[in-house]
Amino acid sequence: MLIQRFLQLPMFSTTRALARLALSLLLMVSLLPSAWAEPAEGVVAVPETTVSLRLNWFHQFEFAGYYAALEKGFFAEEGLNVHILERDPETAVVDDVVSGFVDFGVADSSLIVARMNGKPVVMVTPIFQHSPMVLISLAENNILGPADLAGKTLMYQLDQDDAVIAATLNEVGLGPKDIISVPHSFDDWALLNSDIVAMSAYISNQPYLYREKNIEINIIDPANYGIDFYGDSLFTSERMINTHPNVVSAFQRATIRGWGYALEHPDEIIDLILRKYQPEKTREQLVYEAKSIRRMIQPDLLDVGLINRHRFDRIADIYRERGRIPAEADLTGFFADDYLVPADVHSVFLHWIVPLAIISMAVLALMFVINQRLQRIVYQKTHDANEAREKAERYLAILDRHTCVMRVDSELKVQYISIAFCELTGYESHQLLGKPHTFLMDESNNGLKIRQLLEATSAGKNWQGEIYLKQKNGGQLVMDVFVEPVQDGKGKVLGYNAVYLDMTQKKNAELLSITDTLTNLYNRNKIDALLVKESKLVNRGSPVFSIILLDIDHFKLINDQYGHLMGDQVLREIARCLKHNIRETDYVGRWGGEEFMVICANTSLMGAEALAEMLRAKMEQAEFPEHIHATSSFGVAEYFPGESIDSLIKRADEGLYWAKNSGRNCVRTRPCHVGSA
Ligand SMILES: Nc1nc2c(ncn2[C@@H]2O[C@H](COP(=O)(O)OP(=O)(O)OP(=O)(O)O)[C@@H](O)[C@H]2O)c(=O)[nH]1
Repeated sequence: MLIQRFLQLPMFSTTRALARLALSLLLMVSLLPSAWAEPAEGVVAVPETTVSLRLNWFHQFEFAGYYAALEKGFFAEEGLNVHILERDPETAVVDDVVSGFVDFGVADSSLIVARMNGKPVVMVTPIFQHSPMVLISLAENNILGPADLAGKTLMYQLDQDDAVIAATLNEVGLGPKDIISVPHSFDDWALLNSDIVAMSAYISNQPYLYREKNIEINIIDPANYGIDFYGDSLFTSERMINTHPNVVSAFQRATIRGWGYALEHPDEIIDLILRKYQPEKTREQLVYEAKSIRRMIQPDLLDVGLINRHRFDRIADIYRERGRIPAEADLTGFFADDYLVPADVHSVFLHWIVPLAIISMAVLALMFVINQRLQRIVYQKTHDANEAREKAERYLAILDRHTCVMRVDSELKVQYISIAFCELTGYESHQLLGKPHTFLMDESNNGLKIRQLLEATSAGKNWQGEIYLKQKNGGQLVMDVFVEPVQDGKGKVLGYNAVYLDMTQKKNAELLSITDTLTNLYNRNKIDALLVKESKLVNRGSPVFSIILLDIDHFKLINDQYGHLMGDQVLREIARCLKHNIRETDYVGRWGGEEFMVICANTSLMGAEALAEMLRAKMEQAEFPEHIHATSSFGVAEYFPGESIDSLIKRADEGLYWAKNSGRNCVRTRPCHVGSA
């Protein structure tokens, strides 16, 4: 599923094709074990190739391994349908194989002679590590050793037995001319039926035949004279191994397996021989032969089929010394292993190297595909990152030009300041970098507010508020500032980022809308709004407030006598006097013409009357230009919860009217209660 998803990702068509190739290879690999596994024990595959094997004698235990391989299905498991043919006395086994009449043959070390004399035979595997061939003679002939054969008639197989016999005779100084040789008649009883004195025989069976009949024989064993040749070996032709190496290899494996089985289960194979191959033999004969054969093969010491090329060289030397092979001939091309991949190597190759190679190719292909994909991803990510960085840089440049930003370090010294901020304050950035953040603060800032700012940010909290900055040219800026601490992973404050919004123009516009331009006090609109606000507070439970309405006495005369400009001046002086003598929480504004109103927050009638009296006295004592003497009359009223603003003003106005009528320059309060207005 993962791989499928991977393939569904967008990629170049070549990489997709490679991925599919890799998957195909992996699929092949996943199928390999079943295709190449050895057939399971006991499982018989359908025979595919029919081959024949020519024995070098008649059916007996000497060929037990081949019978076992056939009977137990070892040949069949290798895909071989094998016909086992007995020795034909009319033909030579080597000739049968070389001519292609049969595919495989059994022969002893005489194969070397055949090969070195130009016959294209190939040793597939030796079976008998030692030759069972001996010379036997009737005991009555008193042949005790090879030397006793001088001048005697000896029967043996030409081209097959003569090397062993000649080598043995040679050991005692006898040459070919010192004996009389006759061809082998293949008659086990030739010692009795002919004039020969001695004959070649297999120690594995023929001496037993004579002893079974209580006929005393003597045995000359070449091994006792240092002649130790290989015995029965499986061989084939060069043509066969070149055209069907797999068949030869399969035959070799099945044969070795069959011999292993036969040596482990001799009784079973003896039964088989008696049942299928040689009913004339007796069990005892075969048992005797089986034991002899075991000594020839030596399975307890050596693996069946073990080959020692030096021994073959030694055998070749002996043949060469006897003049049976050309002096320059060698054993090149004689050994099947030189043509075949050894079974174990073959197996390893099939089972491990090929799958591993395919897996490696698949992995490499996948890695290539993944690498391509990763390269594309990396390229895309890098491209995206560059684009994002460029975009961010563009945005930052815009922000830098249009936004007032300042960064200070943990010691509150300026680390960075935007171009826009510099332009607004009128400073160059180098004039601000490294300076304390207070450098730009205007003295008019509320000290409490600045403390709150520092407390909040040093505690790692954000802060937002309005502060005043001073410009290089002395101007004042009203700024909305948002301050955010910069912290490390453990919460330690490393500095602060502050974003400023210039509110100066807005503030000025707002101020203008609520200010009386002549006196700089609040105008009538603002006073109206403040009255509404204060009345709402009282109606929600806050303490009462009171108002003072005052009117300059005979102001018309001042205008008339000193002119309007001087009148304006008097108005400004009175405004200043009012502003300086009220509380911070009080409001004062120009109510109209020469009338002013003071809103006394949190103040009862009594307090307001006292303030009015104080203001009256201050004005009376005030010195105006041109020694003008100006007084004012005051009307005072306290707001009652639920009362309308108009009612409140009317009561104050009535107080003022009463003060005017009382001779002016005095304070009056209309003596009435709520509801009587
Ligand atoms: N210079 C100047 N005079 C103003 C302004 N507003 C109103 N006045 C003058 O204030 C005078 C008010 O006169 P009146 O209403 O008769 O009152 P008064 O002369 O003060 O007399 P009483 O109030 O009765 O004491 C008028 O002459 C107005 O022209 C102003 O902004 N500047």
